[in-house]
Amino acid sequence: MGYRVAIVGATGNVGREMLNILEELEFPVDEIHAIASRKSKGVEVSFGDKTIKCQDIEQFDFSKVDLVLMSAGGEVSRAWSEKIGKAGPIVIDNSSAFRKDADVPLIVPEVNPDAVKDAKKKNIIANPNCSTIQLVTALKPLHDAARIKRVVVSTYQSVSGAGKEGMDELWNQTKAIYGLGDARPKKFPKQIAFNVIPYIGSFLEDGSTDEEQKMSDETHKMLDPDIKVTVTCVRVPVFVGHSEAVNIEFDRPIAPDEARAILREAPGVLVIDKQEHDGYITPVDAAGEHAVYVSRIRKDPTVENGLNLWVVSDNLRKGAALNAVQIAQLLDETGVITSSSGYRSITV
Ligand SMILES: NC(=O)C1=CN([C@@H]2O[C@H](COP(=O)(O)OP(=O)(O)OC[C@H]3O[C@@H](n4cnc5c(N)ncnc54)[C@H](OP(=O)(O)O)[C@@H]3O)[C@@H](O)[C@H]2O)C=CC1
Ligand SMILES: N[C@@H](CC(=O)OP(=O)(O)O)C(=O)O
Repeated sequence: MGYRVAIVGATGNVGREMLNILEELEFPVDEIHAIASRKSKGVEVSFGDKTIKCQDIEQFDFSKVDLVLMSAGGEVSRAWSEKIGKAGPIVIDNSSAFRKDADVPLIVPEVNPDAVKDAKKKNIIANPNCSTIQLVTALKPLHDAARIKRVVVSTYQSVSGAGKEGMDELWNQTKAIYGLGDARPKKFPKQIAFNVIPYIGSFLEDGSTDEEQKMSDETHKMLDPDIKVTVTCVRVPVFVGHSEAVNIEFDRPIAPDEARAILREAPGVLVIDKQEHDGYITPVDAAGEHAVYVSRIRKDPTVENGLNLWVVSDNLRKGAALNAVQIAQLLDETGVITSSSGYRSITV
């Protein structure tokens, strides 16, 4: 016996990965419901070797499930997540709508699993921003070993972070530039094929973007409010996998070998760092995988106690769907949720 689970946004990039990962991690599912907008009613999605038909969110009775994995954007979350939480199930919300709410825990299970104790305040847990998840997974073990004072991050974010439309735009524009159609930007503000765009989200008054601000705010909420974080977010013509160049200043010296040894032991992290021409990870290598990969670990001699890292992960998996399913596992393991039959898969 397991849980009754609904996936909202089941036709999307992240929703489909959630269905895959529930199966891959053998999360105990008794009933699965695929939910999307009215236009997708009846559309079939895969769950293991089964096919399930999407239901219209407006017609679904959420009181009949234990767990809702919500991945249909901020607007849908703002309209639905609190309502669903009040109806009974716990909502794991992938959008940015509730991440800053003091009554909503923001969780990366490898970083701050204890925050799960607040899950029932609103019956909502927020899944962090994809770029933040991979950043804090790599920073946490280093911060435990030598306090981090300041982090400078430059991201290289794939187009799948902007949903199905983002992937279609890169594909269609790439073909169009070779003469097979319209190359004008629609989803992104400028051409993304054969280009990079130093702008994700929307501009704030100080000239930064909300995507950059989220990475700073969410790192403070989950890891440590005293770490200074400065970020530049860049969209690159890669389909799946976000990369980050990360510069860290610690309060004591930490040699690259020590950092490598710490990261090798860290949950969720894989170190690929052979200093030879192909001894590092690229987004193409990380796509479809679960880990946060760390490569190019080296001293920054221009600051006191400085290190540079290259961090790559699959933004649809660890950056979204996998982290959400890991939160579901955490709820189950800690007894925050029990199925309607009283079932818990793991006793701790
Ligand atoms: N942790 C993170 O940082 C990440 C979070 N996300 C979050 O997940 C969301 C979805 O991302 P992604 O899968 O890439 O996006 P997609 O564009 O690929 O999919 C969007 C999904 O939302 C559904 N949807 C849209 N409007 C409604 C509605 N009114 N009612 C019900 N369902 C609706 C769509 O259904 P339909 O096909 O019927 O329109 C579709 O299933 C993002 O907007 C973001 O909030 C995404 C990536 C990473
Ligand atoms: N903004 C991220 C994906 C995303 O949806 O982020 P958020 O959940 O913070 O809105 C990207 O474009 O890569």
